[in-house]
Amino acid sequence: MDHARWHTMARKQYQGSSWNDSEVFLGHSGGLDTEGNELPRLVYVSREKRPGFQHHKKAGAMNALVRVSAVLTNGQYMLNLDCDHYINNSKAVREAMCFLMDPNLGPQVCYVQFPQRFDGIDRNDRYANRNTVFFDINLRGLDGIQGPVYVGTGCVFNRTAIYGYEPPIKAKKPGFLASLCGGKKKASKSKKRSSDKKKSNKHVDSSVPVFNLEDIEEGVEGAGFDDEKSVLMSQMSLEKRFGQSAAFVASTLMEYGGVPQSSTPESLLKEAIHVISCGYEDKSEWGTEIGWIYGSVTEDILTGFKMHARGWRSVYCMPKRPAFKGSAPINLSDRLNQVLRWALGSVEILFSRHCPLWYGYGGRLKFLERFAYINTTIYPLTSLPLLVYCILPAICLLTGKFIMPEISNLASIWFIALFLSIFATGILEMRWSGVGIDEWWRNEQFWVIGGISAHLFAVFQGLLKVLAGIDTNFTVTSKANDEEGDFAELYMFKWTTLLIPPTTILIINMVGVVAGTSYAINSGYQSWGPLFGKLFFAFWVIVHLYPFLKGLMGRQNRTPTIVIVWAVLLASIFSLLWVRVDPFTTRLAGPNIQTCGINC
Ligand SMILES: O=c1ccn([C@@H]2O[C@H](COP(=O)(O)OP(=O)(O)O[C@H]3O[C@H](CO)[C@@H](O)[C@H](O)[C@H]3O)[C@@H](O)[C@H]2O)c(=O)[nH]1
Ligand SMILES: [Mn+2]
Repeated sequence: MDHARWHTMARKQYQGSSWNDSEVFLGHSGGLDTEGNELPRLVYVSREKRPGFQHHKKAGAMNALVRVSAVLTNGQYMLNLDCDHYINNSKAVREAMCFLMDPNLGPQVCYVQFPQRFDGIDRNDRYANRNTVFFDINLRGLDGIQGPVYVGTGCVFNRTAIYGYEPPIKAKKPGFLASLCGGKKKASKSKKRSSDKKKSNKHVDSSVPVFNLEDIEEGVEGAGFDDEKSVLMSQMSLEKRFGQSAAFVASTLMEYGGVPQSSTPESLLKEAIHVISCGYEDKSEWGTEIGWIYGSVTEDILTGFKMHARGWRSVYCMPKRPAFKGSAPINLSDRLNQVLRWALGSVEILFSRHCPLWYGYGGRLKFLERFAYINTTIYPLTSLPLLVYCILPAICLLTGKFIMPEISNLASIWFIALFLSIFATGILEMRWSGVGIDEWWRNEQFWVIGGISAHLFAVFQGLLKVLAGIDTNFTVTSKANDEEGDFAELYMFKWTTLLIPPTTILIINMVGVVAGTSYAINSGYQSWGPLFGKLFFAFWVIVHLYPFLKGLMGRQNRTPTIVIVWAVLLASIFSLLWVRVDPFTTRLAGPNIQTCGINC
């Protein structure tokens, strides 16, 4: 089946899923490899959904899959892909396993994240759908701290991390400085190590018991297991945590995965259906402490955050040939809605108990990683100052006032230093990452477009949810279904309220340009200097919004309307110029009074 059709079918399946029965299809059993091991097979799962039971959308679906797979095969590692993504590089999983099975690094790694790459995006990537700055700069940078955030797809997990355990404590190698210094330093070092050990037993969230992997293994192998009473105790607490399935709980204790030899296909199937019934998660810790975490429409960020908070590290893996590819929305409205959902998810996390500003101190989250999570959740708030910056130039032009304050020398040195450092960072990032200037510029443009529409709405919707409890839906992102191959989607115009703020800002800035110019023409030469200052800022806003303007114009095959608009605009400016400033008759003697017409 070709990809597009498969994709449509997959989408239909999850969009229209209103089945009340759980279904698990085990496929055909039979195939054995040369060593007599059973070959992998495809298992199709449709979980139970029922009115009155929250199904928790994608996060709920992932958790159901985690449990079914634990009961059926219990692999130690899992690959997670969205329904609109597919495998593009047959060696990708092996690349991930290199990290996960590395004897030194592996035990600390909760997941290996691959960048998202896309098919079917227009050549110029008008709405920055590829997100190259994010995938090739930000996530790569994070790989040097505690690892990239989890972006929802193209990710191979260590099952242990999904079950809410902490990674084993890694004995710290004595640093260069410590090895130089004498015994006194060494003593303090070892003291620190033992306090680290203690830390691992004390958990990030004291309200929930999080088991230390080592304790459990000891329990299984050690003396504790002989004592039936303690087995019963730990069994009970595990069931409280993982839900009432003895088979599932048993699977969590298998050190290297796999299922008990004694199990029959029938019993496994029965258990699989049990663990995907809609009430299974009641009173367990699914979605709160283990599995995919509920409570945000960007469950991915939250899920990864909790793992990092427990001390895991993640790894970013970018094979030359893209590992996985997916589809993205390519028309303006769908894209803005997608960005709205991401921003809303971030705001939800920011206003929740998982806010990275406060959550998990005393845990093993590195400071810079925390800082990155703060950035990933707080960014929609930047829409507020951004909105002001986009309106100010127009106001300046329309009122004739210049709102830039006079600043002291010291302040301007600070300003220039900051400006230069931002500039230098940008250049260095581009050089190191291989992101082109065009991609970077698209990203800048879409940052402004998304900022004054989607991010802004997200802030208000997020506030509504927190303050008034009004929830918004997870609207599944529409995808380009580019069977005709002419990018009809790109030019599709769909009305949404998200379009209002950028349109307004665009119009007032354009009107400002015209008004400001004609005002300057009327008031003579001395007003040209300040005019250029003001025009510069207005143009800055307009060039950022240019892709948006193109999107508004839709597809005009012959003369793009945009050209007409620009033509009209420029024409009116030049005609005003021509009428008001007669270059051949004016003297150098200041304002040109004699041609002054009506409103001098
Ligand atoms: O009720 C739902 C809704 C979504 N999904 C799955 O979630 C995925 C993501 O939804 P999609 O509509 O494709 O959104 P995108 O904006 O394309 O997804 C990005 O952003 C999401 C977070 O908002 C992440 O979960 C995704 O992995 C990431 O690719 C889908 O492909 C489905 O596999 C469900 O299983 N059930
Ligand atoms: Mn998607």
